[in-house]
Amino acid sequence: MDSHSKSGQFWKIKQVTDSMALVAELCGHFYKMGWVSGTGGAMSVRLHHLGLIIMTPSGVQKERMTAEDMFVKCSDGSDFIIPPVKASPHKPPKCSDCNPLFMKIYEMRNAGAIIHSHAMEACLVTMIRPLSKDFRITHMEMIKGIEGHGYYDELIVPIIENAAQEGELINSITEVLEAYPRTNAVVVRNHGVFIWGESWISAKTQAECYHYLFDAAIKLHQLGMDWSTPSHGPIKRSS
Ligand SMILES: CSC[C@@H](O)[C@@H](O)C(=O)COP(=O)(O)O
Ligand SMILES: [Zn+2]
Repeated sequence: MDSHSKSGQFWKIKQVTDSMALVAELCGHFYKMGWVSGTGGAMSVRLHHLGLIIMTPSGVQKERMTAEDMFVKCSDGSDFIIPPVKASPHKPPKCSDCNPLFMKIYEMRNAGAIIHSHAMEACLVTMIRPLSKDFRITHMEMIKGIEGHGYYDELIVPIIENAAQEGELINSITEVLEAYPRTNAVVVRNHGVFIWGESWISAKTQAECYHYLFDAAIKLHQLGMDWSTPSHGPIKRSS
């Protein structure tokens, strides 16, 4: 290998290891936001140009991960890097249970990063209206932070029902990705939310906006105001 190819290889390896470290760092931040507590939640970043996908491990303290805890997969889902087994009392590393869901989102959307959050506000907003098939909100400045949306637009986010195991959500996620072609988030009732963007920056920015909007909706509801109408006027109670 000539020195030019060697330096190319070096920079590719550095991009992968830097991204593994970035996911660990971001999860530490998300923990402080209440998005990944109790080992819940997960994250993935896709390096399109290298054909590689980074995913967090399963069932670990998401705020304490380091770069070497990350799984790296090829675009077809096969393993590229499996983290080393750590000494007892750690269990052998296992890739996130979100793996099939992340792969489905990558397959159906041109995403560069996906965040799965277990934030309380993402749960509660689905419980206030237990029969609703989607979350709708309009006339809130933070809607402008969601790609392709303006202040006056109605933001519509599909809600799917939860299941005992993360992998069992695959059919319902696939259905709503088809039924809601504009969405870049799916809320899972009583569970959390999946949010993606073309880059980790876009996914993080939008995740902040979605969490803000869920929180605002809950607070508007507590104030007796209807979050889904333009005026956010009093909630109309059906008799
Ligand atoms: C509190 S456990 C939550 C898990 O079952 C799951 O919902 C989750 O989000 C994280 O799964 P993981 O396999 O750790 O990535
Ligand atoms: Zn989850």
